[in-house]
Amino acid sequence: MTGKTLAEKLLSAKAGEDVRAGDYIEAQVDVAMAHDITGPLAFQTFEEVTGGEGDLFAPGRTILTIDHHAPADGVQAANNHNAIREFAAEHGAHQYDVGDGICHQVLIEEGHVAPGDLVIGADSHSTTYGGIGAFGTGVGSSDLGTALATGELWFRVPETLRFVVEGDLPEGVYAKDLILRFIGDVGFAGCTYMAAEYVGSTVESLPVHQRLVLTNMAIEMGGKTGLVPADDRVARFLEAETGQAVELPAPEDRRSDDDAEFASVHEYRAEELAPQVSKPSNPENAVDVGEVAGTDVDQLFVGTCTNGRYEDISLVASVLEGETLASGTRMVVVPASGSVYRKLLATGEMATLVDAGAVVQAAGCGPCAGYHQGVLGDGDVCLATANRNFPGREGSMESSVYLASPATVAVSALYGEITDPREYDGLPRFDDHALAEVEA
Ligand SMILES: CC(C)[C@H](C(=O)O)[C@@H](O)C(=O)O
Ligand code: SF4
Repeated sequence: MTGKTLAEKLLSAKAGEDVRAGDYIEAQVDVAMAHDITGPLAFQTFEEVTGGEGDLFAPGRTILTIDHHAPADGVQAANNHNAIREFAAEHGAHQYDVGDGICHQVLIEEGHVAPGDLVIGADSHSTTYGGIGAFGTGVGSSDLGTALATGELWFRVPETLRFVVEGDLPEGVYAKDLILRFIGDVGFAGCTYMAAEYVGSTVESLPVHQRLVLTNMAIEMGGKTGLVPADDRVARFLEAETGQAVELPAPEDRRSDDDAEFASVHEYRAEELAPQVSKPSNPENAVDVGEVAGTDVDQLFVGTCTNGRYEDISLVASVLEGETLASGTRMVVVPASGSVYRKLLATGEMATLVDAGAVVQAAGCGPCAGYHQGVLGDGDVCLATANRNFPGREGSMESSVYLASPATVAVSALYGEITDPREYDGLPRFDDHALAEVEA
């Protein structure tokens, strides 16, 4: 028998038996999440399954957020928000409200997810939790509703597609560039129903907030989950964020065995990578930034569960310090959480952004899925730190969205056109802010 992949190990632990890729299993769920769009439908299923009188499998591990249309942008959204609040109050679920931020960011910051957990979320970017070594995956509202009652869900154990990156990332190249390149190479459906596992010295050296970028976008190549092996850095990061001690799974349970079987292995040298931009209208359209440099941009969008963290926005503020946006452009900044928002206020970086001409909005999803707070019109071109650029994603079917790192978006804002971030001298390197604060 060959060794096991990390995905097989994580799911074996939750199935209570030795499982392998291709097996169908019933697994114990640790954390379940739904938000203001998917929650109300999940509640209906929950009521049907329980006959209207059942309890949540684990109220403290059922997390409900209000983030997609927050603050409410219409009556329907407002009613959905009330449905979230009422369900949470009635059943004792853990609930976050307007301004608290995007589900995936909040669950990690607030310590709801630990390495080794099985997390299901009624949102496709629930793959994000693999950045701290949990098995996170998106499920539909009805699966979520059923699991809220039973605490269990069936899975097909996924094969693993492995990305190995060795070496030091050059200046101007970040995790976002890595993941856009990966998606470009394997294609939009290249990882369908598989686990995307990211390893190698480059990945090991990434701060946790950057690892989350890799796992967040696993779904953009069809991934069932995205995984970065948890290490001490994850434990220290979570302790710094939450103030609570974190126990990591045993070392052999945190990584794939050397003789595990992978569906395929893709190897990269970090030094060879250039900043990437995904052209409209698919994340798989990744090219070196040079190929699209000079493209005029109307709107710059900094935010989302991919790149709306403190470190991302702080980098943008450092580039915009004492500058103004190029004329004819507008910038929308949406912090991923209330805690990110408050950090930016406390450091003065919020003022830097506003002085440069950016509009900073309440924490949440913002215009990411085209609902509000910066929707695009016909012909508009947006350069975004987001994860999706499908036709009409941020508004009009006649608009276009290019995806890039916060550094590329920030430097492009100075010129009003897509610009190679390496043209800017002294781009900051990323570090874990919370960790740096604690360990300073
Ligand atoms: C609204 C929600 C179901 C959706 C998702 O699951 O991804 C949204 O978050 C998105 O990014 O398009
Ligand atoms: S920020 Fe965008 S991608 Fe992330 S959960 Fe919200 S709408 Fe979906």
